[in-house]
Amino acid sequence: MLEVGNLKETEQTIFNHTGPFIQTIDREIEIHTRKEEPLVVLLNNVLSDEECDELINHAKLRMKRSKIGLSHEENEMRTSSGMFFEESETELIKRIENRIETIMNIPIEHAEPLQVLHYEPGQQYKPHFDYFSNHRTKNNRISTLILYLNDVEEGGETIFPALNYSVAAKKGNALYFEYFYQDEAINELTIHAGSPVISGEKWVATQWMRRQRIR
Ligand SMILES: O=C(O)CCC(=O)C(=O)O
Ligand SMILES: [Fe+2]
Repeated sequence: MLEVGNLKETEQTIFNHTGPFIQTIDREIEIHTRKEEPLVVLLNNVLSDEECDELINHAKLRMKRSKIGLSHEENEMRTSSGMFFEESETELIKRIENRIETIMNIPIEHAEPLQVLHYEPGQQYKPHFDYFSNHRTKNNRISTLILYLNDVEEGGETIFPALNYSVAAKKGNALYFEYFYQDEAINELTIHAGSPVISGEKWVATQWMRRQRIR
């Protein structure tokens, strides 16, 4: 909220969808719930079951222990394993990139490589911000889309402790949030975590967008 005189104005968002659906070239995506400032949107029907399975199967062959942030060191912050797809690597990745562009309302040239994470029981991603807090970072991240690739038996919710909000991982759903607000206090409310998987396993694909193009 920006205060202009006595008026409280809502800040401009990147996400530009208003109705209950987002029509992409090949799929109608449903907006399940949305919270404002910071904008956090839960989307249904982003990926088909077959697309989720194909992403998992491609990723499985190339998993490594996850690395965090700029330091690229293994760390207890994130205990899952992960991999990155190459830009437009396959027909499936191109199709998903296309959908992501529409959902996130940002050209794909701003997109980092799509990352896949795999969590086994006990594994988690502790509370963090997706943007780099180092102020020298010029081309920072501005928004995130987490695609859930399977149903988790128990645990593994994405939680926002400052918003008292929790989202269960459900196959084909996705969670969008952005942190490009002028008011830094709003950005800080996007602190989130992947809570520990209790039983079953968890697969997600994460898309981070940058302020400027990186491709
Ligand atoms: O696994 C999750 O639910 C969260 C993943 C996440 O925060 C990230 O990839 O940045
Ligand atoms: Fe994150």
